[in-house]
Amino acid sequence: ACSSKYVLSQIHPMWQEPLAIPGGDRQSPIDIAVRKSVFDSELKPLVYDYDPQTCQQIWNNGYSFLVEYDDTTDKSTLKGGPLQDTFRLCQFHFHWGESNAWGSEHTVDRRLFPAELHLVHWNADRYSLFEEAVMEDNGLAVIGVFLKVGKRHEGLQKLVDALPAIRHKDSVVEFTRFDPACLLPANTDDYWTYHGSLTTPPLTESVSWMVMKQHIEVSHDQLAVFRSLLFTSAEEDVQRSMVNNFRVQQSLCSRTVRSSFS
Ligand SMILES: NS(=O)(=O)c1ccc(C(=O)NCc2ccc(F)cc2)cc1
Ligand SMILES: [Zn+2]
Repeated sequence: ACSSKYVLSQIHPMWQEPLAIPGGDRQSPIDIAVRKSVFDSELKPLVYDYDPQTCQQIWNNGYSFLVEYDDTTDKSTLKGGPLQDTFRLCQFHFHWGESNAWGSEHTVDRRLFPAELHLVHWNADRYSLFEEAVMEDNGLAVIGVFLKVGKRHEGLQKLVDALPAIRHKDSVVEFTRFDPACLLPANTDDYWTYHGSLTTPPLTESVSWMVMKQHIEVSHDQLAVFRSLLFTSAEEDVQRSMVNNFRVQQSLCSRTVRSSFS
């Protein structure tokens, strides 16, 4: 699937994979085979600086729910790690399963997690809009954080409480003063990084991925509220639960996953 231009289409629970993907040899998500990852001592710690005042709204886009930030200035930024430039936070969202047995997009030695958080940033040093950056090699930087079911996540609760208001596709509510740093694990120095793509259409190969080694914990009940969301809009007569909104793992092809830790 790596050499050919056309990736064999995999029937996917969430959405039909397109038949042809531009390039197709650096797709995401992937399985992170820990023993095959290469320690790179040049990798720096991530430097994130998020301003909760830039938080604007939360909405259901029919794939996931997104918390969107004002990215018209350099107020919420990410740099360091493998990144050469300064990237602006534009949104974060999650992927999850219908059960706690699966739901993440990336896996670690084939291990699935019940959910995965993605913090999406774009390269504001080189581009002026997300829509521009999304088409470029070094355009995007996404932090992936695995979720495990355990103790209740206090910081997440404000977000969970807003979800019933956006049950249906295309619903949006104001959501302010939320600090996304509260969703990061205590240790953000240990991560795996590789070059990949968006995991939903248009699947463009413009993402520097940084997948955190340390997970965060959320409660069973908090995750159950994610599953109460709907893929469908209020008008549709058949309502479908928003679950299993993850893509299947893609071939690593000739890529190497680097680790910031040995
Ligand atoms: N799961 S993930 O973190 O890989 C991911 C992140 C962002 C997007 C996205 O913004 N899509 C809409 C979009 C795409 C291209 C555009 F040009 C405009 C909007 C999709 C997937
Ligand atoms: Zn995502």
